[in-house]
Amino acid sequence: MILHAPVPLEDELAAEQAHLDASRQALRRMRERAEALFATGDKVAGDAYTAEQLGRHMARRVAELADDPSTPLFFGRLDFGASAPEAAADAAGRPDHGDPAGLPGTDPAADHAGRAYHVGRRHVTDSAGEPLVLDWRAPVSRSFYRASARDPQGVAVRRRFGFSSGTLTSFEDEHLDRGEELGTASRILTAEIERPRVGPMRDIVATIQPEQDELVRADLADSICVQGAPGTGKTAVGLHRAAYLLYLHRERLRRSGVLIVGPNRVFLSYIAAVLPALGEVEVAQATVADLVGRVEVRAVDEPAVTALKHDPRMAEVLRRAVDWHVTEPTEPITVSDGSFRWRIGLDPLHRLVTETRRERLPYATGRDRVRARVVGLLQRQAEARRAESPGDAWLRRMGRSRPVTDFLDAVWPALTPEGLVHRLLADPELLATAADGLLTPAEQAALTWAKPARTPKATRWTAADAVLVDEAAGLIERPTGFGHVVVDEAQDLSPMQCRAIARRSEHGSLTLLGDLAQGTAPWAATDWRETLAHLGKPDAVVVPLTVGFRVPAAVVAFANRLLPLLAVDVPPAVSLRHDGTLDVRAVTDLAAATVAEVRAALGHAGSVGVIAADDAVDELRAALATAGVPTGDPEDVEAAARVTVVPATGVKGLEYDHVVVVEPSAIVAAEPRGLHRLYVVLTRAVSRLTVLHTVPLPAPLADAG
Ligand SMILES: Nc1ncnc2c1ncn2[C@@H]1O[C@H](COP(=O)(O)OP(=O)(O)OP(=O)(O)O)[C@@H](O)[C@H]1O
Repeated sequence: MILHAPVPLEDELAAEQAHLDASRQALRRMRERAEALFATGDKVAGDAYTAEQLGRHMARRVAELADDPSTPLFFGRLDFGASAPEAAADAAGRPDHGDPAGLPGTDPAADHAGRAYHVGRRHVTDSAGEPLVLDWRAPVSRSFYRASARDPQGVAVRRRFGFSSGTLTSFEDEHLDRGEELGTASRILTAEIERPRVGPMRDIVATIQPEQDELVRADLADSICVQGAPGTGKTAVGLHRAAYLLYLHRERLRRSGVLIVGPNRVFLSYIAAVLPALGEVEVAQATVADLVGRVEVRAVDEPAVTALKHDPRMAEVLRRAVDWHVTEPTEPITVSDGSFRWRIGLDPLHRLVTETRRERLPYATGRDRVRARVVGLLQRQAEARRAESPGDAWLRRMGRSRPVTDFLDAVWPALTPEGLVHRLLADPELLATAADGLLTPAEQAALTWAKPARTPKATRWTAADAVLVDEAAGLIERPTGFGHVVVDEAQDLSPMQCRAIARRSEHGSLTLLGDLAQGTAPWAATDWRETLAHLGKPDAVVVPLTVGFRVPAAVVAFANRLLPLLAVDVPPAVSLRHDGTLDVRAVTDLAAATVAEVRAALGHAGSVGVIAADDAVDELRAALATAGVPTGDPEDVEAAARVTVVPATGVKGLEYDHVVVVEPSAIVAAEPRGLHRLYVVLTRAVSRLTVLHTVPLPAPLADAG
């Protein structure tokens, strides 16, 4: 498109709407074409395997081309000036897959001077292959997020569109070439941030801020750790980085996979729609419990035992317990193949075991290696005697022969992760050997089961046991890893959970997102360096995010009164929101006051979250039900109910337009890191926060009142 001469605003908006309609039609055509190919794919594929692969590829392509009628296909436009130099010459950040031919931004030499591009959620091309909408991740789109009056990157005008139900309603121009720049004063950005929240989390592609964009577009090779106060967009950044990396390294990451790790199922369902909305339909999501889910969890440990099992010393205890199973050979091997008897003496067997030990392979691989080496020695003897090499069948038979297997079972017995942990926690002698100098006798006693189950299968495992079994699995087998892992709420990971993630990202990179002030686990991090070391990425950069997009300034100021008590060193956030209200009220009847408050809140648009100490939740739900106010299940983010009663321990990462916090002191008293929990709870509000209490507020908040 060539730059237009000035035209009346309504005509301009109508022209943009026409461009949107044309883009929608073109996307429909692209999808229909993909669907047609999908339908005929099995006829053109030569064999069943190819047909299946092709089918999967086509199904994915069709899903990627889905159109969400409630959001426009583009949200911005870049008009390059008559001479647009460096934005185009950006060879870095080009995708590793074939983009539709001729798309600007894929050709570093392309000249953007005098051209205009619409920037949206995905590439849309017309039937001639000309771009109607550019993907926000394309190199040239970067200027949409980064160009400024000081560094216009060749952009003359940046346009942002306002929309309602998928129709364009307004636009806002910044003439960067004339030194005009709105920054966070943009009306459209403000409207997006202040938009009432209902249902699951949405993408932020239209309004990614420069400091966020820098993280989103960080190299695949770089592991980064984002420390950000509540609502600074950490989750959003992590998800958009996943989408960006998938665009840029599609083939590589499709093979190795991208994984998002979140604190719980509710959180994962809250964020689940973001990546599909960006056309990314193949990203795995899991809680840490899912990752280490080899055994079914059916019991709970005492808190002190849980803490011990999550202690990094347990990694060394398990390593020693695995090593302990390898013993020195005591007998030579004598084996017959029917024609001859072969013998391997103790010396070569010693050498072979020592050598294999030194290689520090996963235990099961080591066992295979020892077997292969024994067979190798037999093979050499056979070659020397018969002057010809024995065949594969002979080698296999010898490898599986009784004497060889007996030897292996004696010096390098087969182990399962469950079997190892079962034995360690059931057998005080093995534990004493493995934990010598690492765990005190009292700690060992605390770990040992009073009444162990007879078998691993019959064991009632705890969540912490599952982490130990996963660690054991890492020592015994080699787990498959991911090309990139995004970990949210990372401040709550225990050292042993970090190791579980490290095993899955050993050959890939990490995006770690968290806030030390929101650490509520007993082992919560106080220093990102330690967490990063346990994750195997000690050199990752720690980048702060400080601009808050969720919590209004008055609410941030209230919550920040807790910060000095949280014993962490984090940069305070500044809120972009100067609207919003804070209402702190002493009441006599909590249930009645909550019902009244929720009723009042329903007079506004958006979601209402009632947050209370876990043991108070049922009563509040019942009170609301009796008063005829329907409440939804926190797990069901798509549900129509606008009111949710959420236990304090389940709100991490979530947000509601209006939050009613019931009895803060009870939330604090409920757990050792109760003040950190309260800080999380107070920072969930998008527009309005009401605090109801019958007993005095925790000290720093009472001062505020
Ligand atoms: N650039 C942006 N434009 C518009 N909205 C944004 C932007 N960045 C973040 N937001 C919005 O701000 C809210 C908070 O973002 P997000 O949940 O990612 O923050 P967080 O740092 O992970 O918060 P917490 O620490 O509480 O988990 C979300 O509604 C998100 O969509």
